[in-house]
Amino acid sequence: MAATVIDGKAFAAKVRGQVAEHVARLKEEHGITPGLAVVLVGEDPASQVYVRSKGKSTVEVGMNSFEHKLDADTPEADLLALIDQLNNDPKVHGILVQLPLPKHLDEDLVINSIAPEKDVDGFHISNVGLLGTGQKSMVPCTPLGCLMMLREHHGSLSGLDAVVIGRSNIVGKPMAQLLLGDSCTVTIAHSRTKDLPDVVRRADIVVAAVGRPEMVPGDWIKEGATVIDVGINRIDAPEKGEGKTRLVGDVDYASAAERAGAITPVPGGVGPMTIACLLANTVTAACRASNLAEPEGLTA
Ligand SMILES: Nc1nc2c(c(=O)[nH]1)N[C@@H](CN(C=O)c1ccc(C(=O)N[C@@H](CCC(=O)O)C(=O)O)cc1)CN2
Repeated sequence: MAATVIDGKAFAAKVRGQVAEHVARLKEEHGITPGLAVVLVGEDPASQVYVRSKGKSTVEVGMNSFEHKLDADTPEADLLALIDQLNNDPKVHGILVQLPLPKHLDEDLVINSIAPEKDVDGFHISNVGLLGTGQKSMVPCTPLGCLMMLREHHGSLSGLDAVVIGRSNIVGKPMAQLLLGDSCTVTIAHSRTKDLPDVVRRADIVVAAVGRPEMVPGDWIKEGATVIDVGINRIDAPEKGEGKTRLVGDVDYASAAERAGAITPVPGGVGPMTIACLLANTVTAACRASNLAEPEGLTA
């Protein structure tokens, strides 16, 4: 049976609609306009696209967008001074430093200098610890988007076998914590995992986040499993013409879709949810800053 395609683009549009409604209420009832500051260091072309898209989406849902573009050779002290200024700016409820940073900058130091309550990426060590201990935190956007799609598709995730392939701090680890929080039985698999195909074959939920194009073939997927493909890999596509490329996930979509019950495509799956969840986290941060009720369904 053909898998249900989980349409991340449509889901993200729905989340953005909910965020816009909440922003309108915050403005009308409390005179608060949530604000998101995005900091880009350098000229990485993909990062420029993502930052532009974040700014546009922020404005579209009615929030204030503050963009800070710094030269690639910006000294660390200058970046930290900017973050300090944003930490102390009451108009800024969320701060995001676009990754990756140029090599001379210490990513951990920079991220941990963001005030945890404004860390809408959920990467600050305090938020990592809060999530890991099941306490209220800012939740990383990509895993939050995956969780929302899984909840929408399954209803309850309780008791399901989930495997997360990849152990990054940004996706794999927080994803595993979120699935555990929803009472899944969770395995984190990685490059050293023995018998990876068998581990994946047991899973009701497969989240692939390794960054290796089409690494997971369809015959690893249990019949009826839900497959969430976090990978966004650009590969050569000579069939489209000389020098052309295309995006693929970490899962071989065609063969996996023959066995899965549901699957996210690439592009148009997890990717769009990342920015939608960033907006959701910014509204959450604005609500928390004023001790107001948080938007329902937009947090973990
Ligand atoms: N500070 C952060 N940096 C980075 C993050 C992050 O969450 N916080 N994630 C990624 C990049 N990213 C957002 O920043 C991001 C990546 C991909 C997409 C997306 O919608 N992808 C599309 C395809 C886009 C294309 O055509 O190239 C899709 O999957 O459909 C959105 C956001 C690294 N840095």
